[in-house]
This record gives sequence, structure tokens and C-alpha cells, in this order.
Amino acid sequence: RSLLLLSLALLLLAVRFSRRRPQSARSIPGPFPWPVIGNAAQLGASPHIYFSRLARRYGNVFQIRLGSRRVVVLNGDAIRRALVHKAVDFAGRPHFSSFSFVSGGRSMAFGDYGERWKAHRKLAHSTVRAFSTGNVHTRRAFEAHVRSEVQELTGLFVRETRRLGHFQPHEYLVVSTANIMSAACFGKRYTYDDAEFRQIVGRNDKFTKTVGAGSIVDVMPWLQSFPNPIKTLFLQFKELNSEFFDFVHAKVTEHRKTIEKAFIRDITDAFILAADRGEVSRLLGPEYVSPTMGDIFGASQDTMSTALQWIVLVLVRYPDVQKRLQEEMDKVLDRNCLPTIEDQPRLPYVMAFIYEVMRFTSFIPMTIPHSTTNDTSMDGYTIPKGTVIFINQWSLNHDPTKWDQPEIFNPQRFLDENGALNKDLTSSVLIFSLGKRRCIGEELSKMQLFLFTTLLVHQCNFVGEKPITMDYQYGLTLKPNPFKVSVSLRDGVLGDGGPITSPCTEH
Ligand code: HEM
Repeated sequence: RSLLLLSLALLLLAVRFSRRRPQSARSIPGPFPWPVIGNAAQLGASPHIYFSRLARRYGNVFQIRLGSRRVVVLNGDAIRRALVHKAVDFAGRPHFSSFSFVSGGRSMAFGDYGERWKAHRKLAHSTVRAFSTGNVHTRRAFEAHVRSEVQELTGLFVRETRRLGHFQPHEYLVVSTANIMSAACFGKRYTYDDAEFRQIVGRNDKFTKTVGAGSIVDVMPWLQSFPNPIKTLFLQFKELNSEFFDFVHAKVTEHRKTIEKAFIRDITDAFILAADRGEVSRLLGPEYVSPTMGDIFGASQDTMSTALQWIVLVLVRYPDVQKRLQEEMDKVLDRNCLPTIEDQPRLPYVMAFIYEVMRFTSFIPMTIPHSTTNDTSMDGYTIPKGTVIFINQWSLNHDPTKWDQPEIFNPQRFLDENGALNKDLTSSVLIFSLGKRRCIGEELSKMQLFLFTTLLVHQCNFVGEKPITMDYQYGLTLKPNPFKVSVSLRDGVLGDGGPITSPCTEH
């Protein structure tokens, strides 16, 4: 009888094995999708946290369904394996209808992978670099833009504090970062009370809500057919994109009228000349100048201003950290001189602080959605061409197997026992993405973050109005909820004379 039972068990096992599909055809695990909406209702207010929870349950590669679309979500180590080791396969963008409204429908950032996209990205990247971090001269010119904006901002902060006690820094940070890129892109900055400029740059939150991973406007097109909040958001999105594009296009048209080949004034001039000439013009005609400027100016706005909001918030939330930043600067720099980019190697705690802000807040928790350009596979799962891919950067920055107590803000984690910056660890922070779609503004942004942080903290003390929370709104960028600060100049002697105005090392 036991022999019979054993034979039956072996037979059952054999049948099970024979029915098992080959590795490559395994279906990707994930939560049960509801009819019509799929898993949309489960995303909640913080989809990146929900995805990280699912990754613990199903592994770093899992799938969900959002409305009509299947979405594969990559977390943790799977991100590098996909974006770096299978770079081309994961370099696409989905053909979402919202993406077609960005930069007049010719956006590089929201456009799909292909020959034109490659030429477009290469040109945009080299032009940005040529006007910011490309060589020592452009770096210094860019640094001078940043320095004069931060000085303007410092004066404004101090005046607002005198007037109101505590004030919300958000709008000033938006205008300030927009001015830096406006100077580099269009050779022009705006005053803080310029209503048109404030309107153009002040509506970013609506943009990022619509294009952030997990936004449902593109996966439930039927929501467009009757009045509801999603439809309203989508209409606002279309309107703000066309307003923003008109603003940029007017700048490009003005430049075309006054351009002189011998004297390239800014990124717009450089791009006009490049698009008009040689090899690339076959793929990128003059009609690509405004969209590219829209991409560069647009991509820099919300990202940089959100980063700065977090920096100010973290400074007031962790006063000990603010003090330690000031102590390091006071030890290394002459108090009568402004910090410069050359001081970077001498300020490891400042660098550790910036990396910890990026890691801890992970303020771009998910990249812009990707798509697969070919049939491909990950960890033995087949992923067909055209699948929507979400990249969860937050999951890597908060992985407890990589970071000791990831939910604690601790810049010290990036310093070794001699106080030097651990570069292996800083390169593990993921916020500019990886691979073919890696941010083209990374170098420029890191330089700006260093200058903003050092200039502000060198000059000022920041105190927050209580209660200080780190709560945020989800979108392509995580935006801190409104908060108030008071700002005073550190050196009483400077008092009404305002902040110091120049670096000591003459460039
Ligand atoms: C702290 C500031 C910034 C952060 C954290 C950041 C991060 C990112 C991320 C996560 C992406 C999406 C990558 C992907 O989809 O895989 C991206 C794309 C992009 N960023 Fe940035 N960015 C920042 C600043 C800037 C600036 C200042 C510029 C302007 C030069 C810029 C230009 C772009 C462009 C053009 C793309 C699209 C790239 C493509 O699709 O190939 N970014 N950025």
C-alpha cells in the first residue's frame, strides 16, 4: 500500500514538473488587479512606499495593472541591472497622451527612444554642459549667476523676516532657481515681483502631478468623457504646457532676430546655430529649438526648487546639523569670503549633507515612466516590447540591507573614520536615474546645490516655525508641505549692510 502511495506521489510530482513553464515564460508576480481600475485604488498617497512594500513581498521585479495598462515596477538592485546592463531595452517612454502635450509634442525628455531622440539628447546634453560645467570659464560664469541670485535671495529672506517674523520660502526659491536657468538659457533674469514670470514658473506642481508615475490620466482615458477632478487636472495640465511653451517660443523667436554667429550669448543661441547646421539638422530642424529649450528650462525648474525647499526644511528640522555645517565652513574658510566651487574638496560634511538630503528625501522617488523598446527579460521574466516600466528610486535609497537605519537623517553615514567623503557610498544614492535616460542636468545641479547650501548657511541662520514636519505631496517630485522660516544674517556686524558680496579668491 505504501508503495502505491509513493508511486502516486511521484506521478503527481512528474505531472507538476512537466506542466511547469520554462523560466523565460514565468509570469511576473504582483497583486491581484481589480476589473477596470486594476491596482489604481491601492497606490494611495505615496505610491513609492506602496511599491517598496510590494517589492518585499513579490521581489524587486513585479507587475501591477493601472486601468488598461500593465506596468512592471523595478526596485532595488533590479534598477541597475535593467537601466545599465540592458540600457537600450529599457530606454523608451510610453506613448501617454499627457506626454504629447509637453514642449509642443517634440519633447526629448518625454519622447520615445530612436535615432532622432539620440541626436536630440546628445545635442541638448553637450549644449547644457558648454554653458555650465563644460570648462573652467563656463563654470565660473555659471557660478557667478548662482552667486548673484543667492545674494539677492539672502537679502529678500532677511527683509521678509523683518517684515513678517516667519515666512514661506517656497515662491522665492522657485523664482530664484528659475532665474539661474533663465540667465543661462535666455540671457535674462526677472524681478521677484514680475507677475508673468511668477505665473509661468509657479505652476509646476500641476505639471508634476500629471506626469508622475502612478498618475491615472493616461491609463484610464474614459475619465476624459465626463466632469471629474482628474479631467480638470488634465485640462489644467494642457493649458499650463501651452502657456509655458508659448513663453519659451517667444524667447527663441526674439533670439533668432538678434543672433550673431560670432557672439553666442546663451544656450538658446548655441542651440539655434547647432540645429541650423550640418549632420544633426537632418534629424533635428529649427522646429526642435523651442521644444529643446522648453525641456531644459522646464526640467530644471521643479527639480531644483524642490531640492532647495528640502534643504531649507532639513536645516530648520535639524538645527544641530545646521550648526555643524557652519562650524565646518568657519574652520576651513575665511569668514570674510564667500564659498566657491573650488572649496568643495575641503568641505566633506557639506557634501555628506547634500547626499543625505538627496537619499533621505528621495524627492524624485520614481523616474519619469519608461517603456521597453524590445522584447526583453529580467530575472527570468519575459517583458514584451512596449511595456510601461516604473523605476522606484526611493526603494534603493531606503533599502535596509544597504543603509544602516535608512529612516534616520544622518549625513555622517557618508564620512569615513577620518572624516573623508566615502565616494563609493555617495555613488549609491539614486536620484538622477541611470543609463540612457540619466538626467542631463546632474553635474550642473550638484554644483548648484553645493553653492546654494554653502552660500546660504555661510551667511545666515535659519529657524523654523513649529511644528516642523517632513510631510509631502506626491508627484514626479515630492513637495514638502508649506512651512515657514525666519532668517537672520550670522554676522551681526554686517547687520543692515546686507550680506558679503564677493568671493576672496579672484577668478
Ligand atoms: C536636483 C536636480 C535634478 C534632479 C534630482 C533630476 C532628476 C532627473 C530624473 C530622475 C530624470 C528622469 C530620468 C529617467 O526617466 O530615468 C531626469 C530627466 C531629465 N533631466 Fe533632470 N534632474 C535635476 C535637474 C535637472 C536640470 C537642472 C536639468 C537641465 C539641464 C535637467 C534636465 C533633464 C532632462 C532634459 C531630462 C530628460 C532626460 C531624458 O529623457 O533622456 N534636470 N532628471
